[in-house]
Formats: sequence, C-alpha cells, structure tokens
Amino acid sequence: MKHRLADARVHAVDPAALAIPHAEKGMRIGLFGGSFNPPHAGHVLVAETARRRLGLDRVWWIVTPGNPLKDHGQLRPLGERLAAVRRLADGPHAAVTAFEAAHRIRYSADTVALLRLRRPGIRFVWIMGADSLASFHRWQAWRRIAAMLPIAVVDRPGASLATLSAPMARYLEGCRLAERDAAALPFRDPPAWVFLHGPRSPVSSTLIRKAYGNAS
Ligand SMILES: Nc1ncnc2c1ncn2[C@@H]1O[C@H](COP(=O)(O)OP(=O)(O)OP(=O)(O)O)[C@@H](O)[C@H]1O
Ligand SMILES: O=C(O)c1ccc[n+]([C@@H]2O[C@H](COP(=O)([O-])O)[C@@H](O)[C@H]2O)c1
Repeated sequence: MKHRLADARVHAVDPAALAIPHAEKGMRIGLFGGSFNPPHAGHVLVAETARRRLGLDRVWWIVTPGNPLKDHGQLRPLGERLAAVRRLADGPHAAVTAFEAAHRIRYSADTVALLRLRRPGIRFVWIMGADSLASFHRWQAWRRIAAMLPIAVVDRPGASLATLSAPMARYLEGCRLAERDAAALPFRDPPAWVFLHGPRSPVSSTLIRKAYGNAS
C-alpha cells in the first residue's frame, strides 16, 4: 500500500478511505473534522446547515485518528467510527475520509496545509460546532489555521454565548461576515468567518455513550 501507516489501527481501515478525496478545480468544499465517537444526528444537521447556507459542492467528513485535546480512553477504533460515519453521511454531497491517519497527522493546521498543497484551486472552508469555537484558541497554530481558510461555526445548544467571549471571536472580530452573506464565505480571502444560527440539535456523542453505558 502506498500510504504510510500511522499505527496498527490503520490496518483495519478501508484503504480507499485513507486517500485524500477527489475534487474538481473551483469546487467549494467544507472540511468537517470530528472524532465521531459515535456520529449522530447533530453532526448531520451541522453538515447540512453548512452545505446549504454556504452553497458548498461537498462536505468532507474527516474522521480524526484522535483529537489531540481529548482523552482517548473511550475512543472507538478508527475503522469502526469511519464505517458509522459512512452509514450516516452518504449521497453525492458527502465524502468520508480518514486520510489524516495515513499521513500521521494529529493537528488540523497540518490537515489544512496538506490539502492546500495536494488540492490547489479548491475553495476549502473549515466547519465546526459552536463548542469548538469556544476552545479553538487551544488548538495548535490556531491563528495559522484562520489565516489559511475561512471558518463556518454552526450554533449548538449550550455554546451560543461562547461566540461573544471566545478568544477566536475576539481575535477575528473584524473578519466576521453577516449571516445573510454566508454564501460568500468560500470566496473570501482568510481570515474570514461566519456564525450560522438555525435549527439546533442537543445530541452529543457523550450522551449516546452514556446511554449505552460507555460513560465519559
Ligand atoms: N449537536 C451538535 N450541534 C452542533 N455542532 C455539533 C453537535 N455535535 C457535534 N458538533 C460539532 O461536530 C464536530 C465533531 O464533534 P464530535 O465528534 O466531537 O461530537 P460531540 O458530540 O461533540 O462529541 P463528544 O460529546 O464526545 O465531545 C465538532 O465541531 C462539534 O462542535
Ligand atoms: O489541531 C488541533 O490542535 C485540534 C484540537 C482539537 C480538535 N481538533 C480537530 O477538531 C475536530 C473536531 O474534534 P472533536 O473531537 O471535537 O470532534 C477534529 O478534526 C479534530 O482533529 C484539532
């Protein structure tokens, strides 16, 4: 296999999912990174909200080998999370990938840098829930990420107020688009971001794990 293997868990992953998805020049593509441990209806709502409001051609669900800020004790194997995401995110507007593992990538800054190199001419946008906005300043090289691509933040119950006080929101204060201009975001030079309100889902992977007796 041509990919370098990150660790033994990658052996259990469909090799097709370890490749960077195909994209045509000029496409608008949302990058939706997540642990998806497990994936749920809230994720589908985020992907669909971002796709419709930003006018994206596709959303790439990037299943992380492991969020560097989270404890991995309860993390299901990559192949299992990938298969579960595939069951939820099918259709012509979705691609599901685990290419980060094949490239030994831990940090999203490296994910974005690699994609810009390997897929030039694509209008990438990073997609995240509002809780991620609140902790974005703890991500490795977060200012560099914001300088590399526009960011769309989708509202989440319990995290809405974070927009006002989060260090990222303050740092990027002058670069926030009005929500009515969301469709222009993929065409904006970074840094640029938008906060999308709309239907919200209270579901979380933590709640699901707890419901199935797999707490924390
Ligand atoms: N219900 C939701 N509403 C809005 N955004 C969400 C929701 N659930 C997850 N997200 C966003 O989806 C991305 C992936 O989230 P993740 O896979 O960590 O799910 P989670 O439910 O937050 O998991 P956990 O409870 O284990 O922390 C993150 O950007 C997160 O903010
Ligand atoms: O790069 C980082 O420092 C970093 C820190 C925390 C989270 N992330 C990424 O954020 C995405 C969402 O993670 P999660 O666990 O909240 O689903 C996923 O792609 C992670 O790799 C990235």
